Amino acid sequence: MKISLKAPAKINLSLDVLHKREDGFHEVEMIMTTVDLADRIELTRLEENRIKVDVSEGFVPNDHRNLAYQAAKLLKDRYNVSEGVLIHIRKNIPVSAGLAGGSSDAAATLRGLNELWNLQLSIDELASLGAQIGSDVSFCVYGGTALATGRGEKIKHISAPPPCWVILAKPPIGVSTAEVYRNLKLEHLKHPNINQMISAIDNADYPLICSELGNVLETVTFKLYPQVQRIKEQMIRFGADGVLMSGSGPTVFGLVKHESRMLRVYNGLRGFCNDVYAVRVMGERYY
Ligand SMILES: C[C@@](CO)(OP(=O)(O)O)[C@H](O)COP(=O)(O)OP(=O)(O)OC[C@H]1O[C@@H](n2ccc(N)nc2=O)[C@H](O)[C@@H]1O
Ligand SMILES: Nc1ncnc2c1ncn2[C@@H]1O[C@H](COP(=O)(O)OP(=O)(O)O)[C@@H](O)[C@H]1O
Repeated sequence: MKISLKAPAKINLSLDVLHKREDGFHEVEMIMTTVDLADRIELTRLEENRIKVDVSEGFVPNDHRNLAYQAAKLLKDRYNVSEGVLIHIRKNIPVSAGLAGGSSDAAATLRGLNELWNLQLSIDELASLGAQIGSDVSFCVYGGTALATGRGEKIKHISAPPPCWVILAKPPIGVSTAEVYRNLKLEHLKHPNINQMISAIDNADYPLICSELGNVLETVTFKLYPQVQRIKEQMIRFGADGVLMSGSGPTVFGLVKHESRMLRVYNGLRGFCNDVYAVRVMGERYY
């Protein structure tokens, strides 16, 4: 038996950091939504009692460091599963990009193994197990559009944003999320208005969504990697309706309503950046 799943990327329409916690994590408030750029996960039963990972990208680890491996190990140990699995990951989402590719692979693995191993766990139970793997995994278990709080694992579903294009542009650098949080100066942040963003989404007010985009981590990543800020400036210059860095970066996304404008932004960006994608917002929950 083989199970195939889609593991979509996310973008952060708002990302605010409130304070640093005793446990070293930061208390956040984020609005996250899924887009239709996705890795493919294939889960196949193995006779041998082990977890084997096979990844299409050579530089992504295929051992215990892989987040999909960690998802399988967590379920296997907790529910005493005595059979093995081969996890094949076809990467389409750029790595270390602020798009939660690894977290989404882990989330899809949790969903898929729940079926393959007939564990009968609810989606909420899977999301809560996901939080043990990483802060973004819970959101990725559900997908859709949500307000994420705590260290990112407390999920409240909200409505999907109105349909639009999302141009993603990733400069050729990988960003360490831990390094970005470590370098964040909490004193002089310009906090995004999360409630305003939620009501803009609820009212399908596209211009307000575009004007309310905000991410406090931009201050850190732009300083560490000035080329990320330049990509943001280019995207604005080519006419995207709203532009923001996703997560800890370095991917910058631009929202665009009309196809002709989308093509202008997409083609313009390709002159500066190899990794450019034009995708759609996919903010409805799939589970
Ligand atoms: C910034 C965000 C925004 O969605 O995404 P990415 O840029 O990674 O996609 C997330 O907060 C990232 O989530 P995730 O990538 O799952 O982070 P984790 O593996 O849990 O943590 C990596 C490291 O980031 C720091 N960290 C993470 C989350 C948080 N709320 N506070 C933190 O300080 C910690 O140093 C932690 O060791
Ligand atoms: N399945 C996976 N896909 C991508 N990266 C993974 C995976 N498992 C572990 N990693 C590691 O996780 C780190 C961050 O990956 P990723 O999720 O792509 O970035 P981000 O958290 O910025 O969205 C990388 O260092 C990568 O080596």
